[in-house]
Amino acid sequence: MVLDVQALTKVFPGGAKAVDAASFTVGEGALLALVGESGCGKTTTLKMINRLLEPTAGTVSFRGEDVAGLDPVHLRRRMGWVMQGDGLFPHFTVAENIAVTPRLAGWDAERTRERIRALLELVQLDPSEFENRYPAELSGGQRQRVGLARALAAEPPLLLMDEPFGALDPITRDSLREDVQALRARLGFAAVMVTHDMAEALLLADQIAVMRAGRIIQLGTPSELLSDPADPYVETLLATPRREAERVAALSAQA
Ligand SMILES: Nc1ncnc2c1ncn2[C@@H]1O[C@H](COP(=O)(O)OP(=O)(O)OP(=O)(O)O)[C@@H](O)[C@H]1O
Repeated sequence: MVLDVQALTKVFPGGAKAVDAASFTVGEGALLALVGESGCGKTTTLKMINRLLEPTAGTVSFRGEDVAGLDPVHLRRRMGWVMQGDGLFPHFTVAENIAVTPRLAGWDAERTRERIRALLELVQLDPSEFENRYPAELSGGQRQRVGLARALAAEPPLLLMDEPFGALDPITRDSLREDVQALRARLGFAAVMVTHDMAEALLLADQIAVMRAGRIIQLGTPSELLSDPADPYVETLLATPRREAERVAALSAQA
C-alpha cells in the first residue's frame, strides 16, 4: 500500500469543514481520482497528503509511515506534484526545471542529464529540440508534459495531480491522458488525481472517490459506480458521460 488516508478532516479558521472524515487507500501503482464540484474539498485533501496543509484531525500514512512524523520537505521530494497550470519556473529552461528535484536529492550531473533526456522522451518531447527552451516558448500541452516529467524526475512512488489537464483543448487532453497511462504502465507509480470531470475519472482511475461538501459519498471502481451509484448526486455526475457515450455509440452504429 502506498497511501492510507483515515478520517482526514480540515476545518479552516472561521470556516465550515472543508474536508470531513475522508478515508481511502491507494495500492502500489493504482490511480485514485477525487471527483466533485468546485469547493467540495478535493484540493484541500490533496494538500494534506503532502503536508502543504496540516489536517485538523485524521491520519495520512505513506508506505506505512505516518506523514505527521516526516520532514515535509523530504516528504514532498518523494511525492511528485503536478498542479493546475504547470507551475514551471519561468526563468529556468526545460532541462533546469526537470532537474530541480534530482539536484536537491544530490544526484550527480551525468545521472541527472540522462534522466532529463529519458523523461523528455517518455513524455513525447524530443530532448534536443526542447531541453534548452524556456516555458514561454512552449504550448500549454508541452508545458504540462514538462510539468509531468518534472514531477516524475526523482522516481517518486506516488504522483499527486491537481486538475492536470484542466486548461487544455480536448485533443491535447486526450493525448496527455494516454501518456499518463503509458507512463504508469512503464514506471509503475501510484497517483491521486483531482478532477471535476467524471468522464476523465472513469477513463483513467482504478478507484473513484466522489466528494460532496467535504465528505466522500461513494468510493468504488468505475464499473461499481456505473452499475450501482450510491446516491442521486453520483447518478447526476454519471449522467453526462453516460449520455455522451450513448450518443457516440448510436452515431457509430449508423455510420
Ligand atoms: N486557505 C483557506 N482558507 C479558508 N478556506 C479555504 C482555504 N482553502 C480552501 N478553503 C475552502 O475550503 C473549501 C474546499 O476548497 P478546495 O479548494 O479543497 O475545493 P476543490 O474541491 O478543490 O475546489 P476547486 O475544484 O474549485 O479547486 C472551499 O469552501 C474553500 O473556500
